[in-house]
Amino acid sequence: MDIQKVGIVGAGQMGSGIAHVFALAGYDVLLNDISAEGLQKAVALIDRNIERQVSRGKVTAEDKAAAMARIATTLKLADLGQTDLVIEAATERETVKQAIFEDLVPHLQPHTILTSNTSSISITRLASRTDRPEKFMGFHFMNPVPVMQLVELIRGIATDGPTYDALLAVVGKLGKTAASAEDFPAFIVNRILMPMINEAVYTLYEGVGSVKSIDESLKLGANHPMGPLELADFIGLDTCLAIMNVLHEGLADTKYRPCPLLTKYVEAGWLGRKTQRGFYDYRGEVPVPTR
Ligand SMILES: CC(=O)CC(=O)SCCNC(=O)CCNC(=O)[C@H](O)C(C)(C)COP(=O)(O)OP(=O)(O)OC[C@H]1O[C@@H](n2cnc3c(N)ncnc32)[C@H](O)[C@@H]1OP(=O)(O)O
Ligand SMILES: NC(=O)C1=CN([C@@H]2O[C@H](COP(=O)(O)OP(=O)(O)OC[C@H]3O[C@@H](n4cnc5c(N)ncnc54)[C@H](OP(=O)(O)O)[C@@H]3O)[C@@H](O)[C@H]2O)C=CC1
Repeated sequence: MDIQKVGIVGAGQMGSGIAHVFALAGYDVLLNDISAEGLQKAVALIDRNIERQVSRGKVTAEDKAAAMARIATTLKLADLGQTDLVIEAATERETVKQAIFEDLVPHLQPHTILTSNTSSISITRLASRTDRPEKFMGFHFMNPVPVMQLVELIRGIATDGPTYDALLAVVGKLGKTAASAEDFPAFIVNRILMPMINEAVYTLYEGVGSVKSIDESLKLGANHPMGPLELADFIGLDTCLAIMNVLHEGLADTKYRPCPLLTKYVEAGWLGRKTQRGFYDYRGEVPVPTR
């Protein structure tokens, strides 16, 4: 199947990163969000990130100009009806995602493949609420999208072979590597990564270490590029908590119980980098641990 036009729903950190890599790979991108300001910020962020690639000699100025010209934005979900592939990358809440698919489906062409960048939610359940479960898949990019090599491909119970093959070809065109995961809560990467992050929050909650000592321990003692609390702030603490809740409810095992301290940070609106405060305070020149 020939995919040329790609619609992206949600212009947050993931939606903007996905738009970035698709535009550079030659796809026409239509980016949708509920906020005009969010769309403006996303385009400015993509521009800055591609400019950095230009300054490091990884992308030419001509390729950057062509990529930016391929990105259009819209506040109307219905405009995505003309695309060949839709990637939903809105907030990690099932009700939000279901409402988006419900509004979008009547506008889609019959051939359009529908995907979600969800970190954890059942692909089979999301697909079952659309008119095309056989053309529905989990299409899970990693953060930061322009840098991370992996894309998880998750088939729902009804996903057909041509849909999987089409997305595998797209991953190849993006120059990334696909890993196939079965449709169980949080798939592969987050099934393993998120309990580690949650355990780091428990380690902090129980006073075993401070934010600084926990992050330094994993960076210097296990060669992780970021400490687990720094990484949680980078991902977004609301997203981390949502993923833990999906694991806890979906696998019905207390080992996935979200740490009460993680819940407290989310309740405070301290969601990490995106709100300037989480396990670190980012409002000054250098991040300062909040505990
Ligand atoms: C929650 C989910 O559902 C799934 C997930 O995504 S889980 C999260 C997975 N991601 C990770 O685990 C990331 C862990 N962190 C890292 O790998 C690294 O810290 C990092 C790649 C983010 C930054 O690396 P670093 O060496 O500290 O920084 P730096 O040298 O500044 O950056 C390396 C490159 O990444 C680029 N980069 C860094 N942050 C970026 C961003 N937010 N957007 C775009 N590009 C970025 C830099 O421009 C640089 O590019 P070049 O190689 O072309 O120079
Ligand atoms: N953060 C990460 O590291 C990763 C996240 N993901 C997944 O990607 C998805 C997005 O995450 P992320 O980009 O981090 O989250 P962000 O909070 O950065 O962005 C979410 C965006 O979706 C917008 N949005 C909310 N509701 C709607 C809607 N109804 N229609 C259109 N846009 C909407 C939000 O707007 P507003 O701000 O106005 O509410 C915001 O711009 C989630 O499913 C997450 O689990 C996957 C891989 C990694």
